Amino acid sequence: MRDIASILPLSVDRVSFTGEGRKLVDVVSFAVPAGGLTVLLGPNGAGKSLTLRLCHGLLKPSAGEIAWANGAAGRVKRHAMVFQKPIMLRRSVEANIAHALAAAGISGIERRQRCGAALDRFGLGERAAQPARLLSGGEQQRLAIARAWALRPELLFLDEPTSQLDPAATRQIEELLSGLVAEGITVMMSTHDLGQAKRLANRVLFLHRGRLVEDRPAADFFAGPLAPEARAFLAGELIW
Ligand SMILES: Nc1ncnc2c1ncn2[C@@H]1O[C@H](COP(=O)(O)OP(=O)(O)OP(=O)(O)O)[C@@H](O)[C@H]1O
Repeated sequence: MRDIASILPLSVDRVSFTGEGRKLVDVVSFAVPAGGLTVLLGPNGAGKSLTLRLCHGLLKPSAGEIAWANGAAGRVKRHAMVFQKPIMLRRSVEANIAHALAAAGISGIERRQRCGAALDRFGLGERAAQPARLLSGGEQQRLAIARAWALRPELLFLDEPTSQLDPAATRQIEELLSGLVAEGITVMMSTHDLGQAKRLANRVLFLHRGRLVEDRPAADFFAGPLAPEARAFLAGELIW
């Protein structure tokens, strides 16, 4: 049976994460409604990756609550995550996608169809049989996104997806992400690349030392951030 109730909005309610005796995420609250692209922005060590990992369920909050609209009642997880450095299995491009689908319990004809659709959609058809680890960095990230897309997520998390890529590969990935949003997939990504945030975001969550200091529509944020830390960051001043 298909799980039809939407998982969105995602609600993050007074979430903290403590590590090595420090509050690395400090009483953070926000909601992610369906649609659009939210950028988590902030300097190194602000807690962007941790926040994404907490939302995706890879880490457990030390305090507070992360809740999905359907109570995460479905059998199939409908959020996926793509990492800064894509994790490629020592298998072919196609087998990397097939493996993710198998791990999500999708088998038989449906798995083959979804694999084929992902290879086509992301321009990887000609590479299907090649070892994934021999792809370029940009192609590996494209495969990582294709693999996540094949799982049909409602919400896709990406942690600094282009920080290891050159400008041409970055542009390709940004186009793909805009395409996913146009398709109706909700995207939440971290970046410390201001240009990228300006190009892609509808909304900005600005983090500083584990605290969410600003949560605003991107146009308003870039026109004039309210928080002094965000103003300093946009002005290119060193903050930590
Ligand atoms: N699992 C963990 N346990 C303890 N400390 C951690 C853990 N993961 C990250 N940290 C620390 O938490 C802080 C925030 O890390 P995080 O990776 O979330 O920052 P970030 O905003 O994504 O920065 P960057 O842009 O450098 O990736 C850092 O000081 C980091 O060393």
